[in-house]
Amino acid sequence: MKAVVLGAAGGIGQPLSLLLKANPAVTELALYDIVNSPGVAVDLSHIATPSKVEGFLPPDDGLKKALTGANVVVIPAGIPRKPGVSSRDDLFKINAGIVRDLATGIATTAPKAFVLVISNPVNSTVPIVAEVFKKHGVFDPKRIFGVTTLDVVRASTFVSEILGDRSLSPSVSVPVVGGHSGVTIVPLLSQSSHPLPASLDASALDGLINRIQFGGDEVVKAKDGAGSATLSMAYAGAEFAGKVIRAVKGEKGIVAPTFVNLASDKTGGDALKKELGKDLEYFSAPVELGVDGVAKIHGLGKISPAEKALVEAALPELSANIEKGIAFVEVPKL
Ligand SMILES: NC(=O)C1=CN([C@@H]2O[C@H](COP(=O)(O)OP(=O)(O)OC[C@H]3O[C@@H](n4cnc5c(N)ncnc54)[C@H](O)[C@@H]3O)[C@@H](O)[C@H]2O)C=CC1
Ligand SMILES: O=C([O-])CC(=O)C(=O)O
Repeated sequence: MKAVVLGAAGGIGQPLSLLLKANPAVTELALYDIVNSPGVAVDLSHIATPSKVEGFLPPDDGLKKALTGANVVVIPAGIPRKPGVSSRDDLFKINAGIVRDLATGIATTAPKAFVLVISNPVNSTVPIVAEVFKKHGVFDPKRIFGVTTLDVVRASTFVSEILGDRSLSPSVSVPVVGGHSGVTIVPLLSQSSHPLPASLDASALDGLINRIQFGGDEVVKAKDGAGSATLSMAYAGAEFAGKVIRAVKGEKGIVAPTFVNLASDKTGGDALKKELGKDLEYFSAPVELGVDGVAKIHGLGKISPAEKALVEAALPELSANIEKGIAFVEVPKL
């Protein structure tokens, strides 16, 4: 099981690489970045876990060498938000090109790898990866994932706080659907494994939803110029990568929300589009993972009228973000 981290020397990349090094299912770990990755790799290589670790830089075909034989590729490369950069969409200008170029490397060197995209704006960078794969004739909608796990992790934490017991947080499970930015993040709190207190009034419920949707802003503000969430993202990314790895190795019944392509009727994409009442190409929904990646995209299940309204409110921004990503790669028509 070879895992590759692209952007491995960054704020997310380093702790994520550490957590992947600590995962005994990973036998080989390749770290690629435009700076510092060999140092991070040598540092991690002293940890007494099974995987061999190597670091690569752009010269001498570093990207190709990192990706050769990859099973799982995680991408946290790109610039993060800071105060003044108000939305994740503002990162598009720089990150779209970075993700396109890295996706080209994957499509040509490791087209069968499972690709986990962390770089923002996720609602656009996932379509960019898919379009690059289409251009190279290697697109498989089951193998490309937008990592929205941090929203799920935040929902578990914030719900446990409302319940007054942080020790519950690892077992609190709340599906978060839609996309990964502001109003496109839709927590389905009515499906929480641990019901919210009946005494929670409407404004407290709105506050909880808002905190999950804008949790990223809380971190950007607190870091005060030093970037956005890195450690919680590394935790979330390693958790999702760990689930993909377990599923690929044959474990059944693993379900996790993730932002995926809805093109495949066989995996439930069409049914979800019908439920949404919109011909969206991507959506984050609870997905059952299997040996080939996406095994089944679940529907939204029973949701409250208020949640239905949140899903409706997410669709215009989500759709615009997706189109922007697709248009970035599309060959201009003559
Ligand atoms: N999906 C999610 O839930 C989350 C996504 N993010 C996103 O993750 C991305 C990374 O964030 P941080 O690690 O905090 O940023 P960072 O600036 O600390 O690290 C980014 C790394 O990417 C590297 N890089 C830049 N261009 C590259 C290229 N062409 N090839 C390989 N590596 C390259 C940089 O050298 C740097 O080491 C940002 O876009 C951020 O918005 C952040 C938090 C949560
Ligand atoms: O808020 C940001 O820019 C980083 C991010 O995606 C998150 O923390 O959810």
